[in-house]
Amino acid sequence: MKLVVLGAAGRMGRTLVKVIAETEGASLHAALAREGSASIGADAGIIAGIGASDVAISSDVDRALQGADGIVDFTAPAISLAFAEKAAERRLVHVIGTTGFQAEQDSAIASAAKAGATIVKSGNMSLGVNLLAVLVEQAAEALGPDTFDIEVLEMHHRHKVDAPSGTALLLGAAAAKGRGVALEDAAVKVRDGITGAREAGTIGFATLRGGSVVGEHSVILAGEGERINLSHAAGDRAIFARGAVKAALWAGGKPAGLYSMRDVLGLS
Ligand SMILES: NC(=O)C1=CN([C@@H]2O[C@H](COP(=O)(O)OP(=O)(O)OC[C@H]3O[C@@H](n4cnc5c(N)ncnc54)[C@H](OP(=O)(O)O)[C@@H]3O)[C@@H](O)[C@H]2O)C=CC1
Ligand SMILES: O=C(O)C1=N[C@H](C(=O)O)C[C@H](O)C1
Repeated sequence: MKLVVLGAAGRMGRTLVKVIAETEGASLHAALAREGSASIGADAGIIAGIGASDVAISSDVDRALQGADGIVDFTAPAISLAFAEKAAERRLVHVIGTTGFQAEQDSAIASAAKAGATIVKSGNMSLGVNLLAVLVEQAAEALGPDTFDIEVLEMHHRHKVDAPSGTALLLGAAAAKGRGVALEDAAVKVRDGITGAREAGTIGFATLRGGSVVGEHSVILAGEGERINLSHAAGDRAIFARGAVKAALWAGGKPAGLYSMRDVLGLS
């Protein structure tokens, strides 16, 4: 499967170039970066630290997409949206790992999937987090809002620009599903000042940022006299890149539509 990596000089872009080189059935077709980026013209493999790949990083989108089977995209919401529309026009696979979408951007991505793109989108592409989401859903269903409160805690590196993380929202959505409510109605994303006592049934979020932390998430179910912690710690960005490349291979040949990592991993 011939893959185009977006944001090829970014943290995830570099990791993807490396993982694609290690994955049977996947090849690096093109590597894109923002126009004017210092990485333009450099070999994507050299930038990724794996030696020459013979693919130069470019900003020529039309040329990159010519002959490609899929796009793997960990960039920024506006970029992912623009590429979802291109994927729809060209009937391509589009794996979206980008986080931080507004609700209307999510709707536009769903429209691109209806218009012809085969999109796999997830706030976390790792096997571990997607399994954790299944466990959170089960726990939330079993432990009702009158006896257990749910809080989602996350920590990431100092460069992260969105909050709560895509994973925290994914885990919050799993908890909400388990409780039979919509996350938009239950979420408390910020607390400051005299907040009043905790409202039963809400799902709280707490965000920490610092250093080089790849990604740590805990869902805490707190009851009277007991507490359950369901946690995941990412030690290496390769877990996300491997999941994304697996998703691209899985999506090749699937009908257009919007899929999740739970679909890819058979955890739905
Ligand atoms: N779903 C998952 O499993 C995971 C998701 N992520 C998400 O992936 C995204 C990227 O993370 P990360 O790799 O750490 O971030 P980086 O900032 O390291 O990389 C982002 C890349 O996207 C490029 N980019 C950003 N804006 C534009 C633009 N307007 N035009 C073209 N290129 C652009 C950047 O280019 P430039 O440097 O020139 O700005 C950069 O190369 C984030 O949303 C993050 O939350 C991260 C890890 C796992
Ligand atoms: O920005 C990151 O780094 C990560 N982003 C994703 C998120 O927002 O949850 C996934 C992972 O935790 C790393």
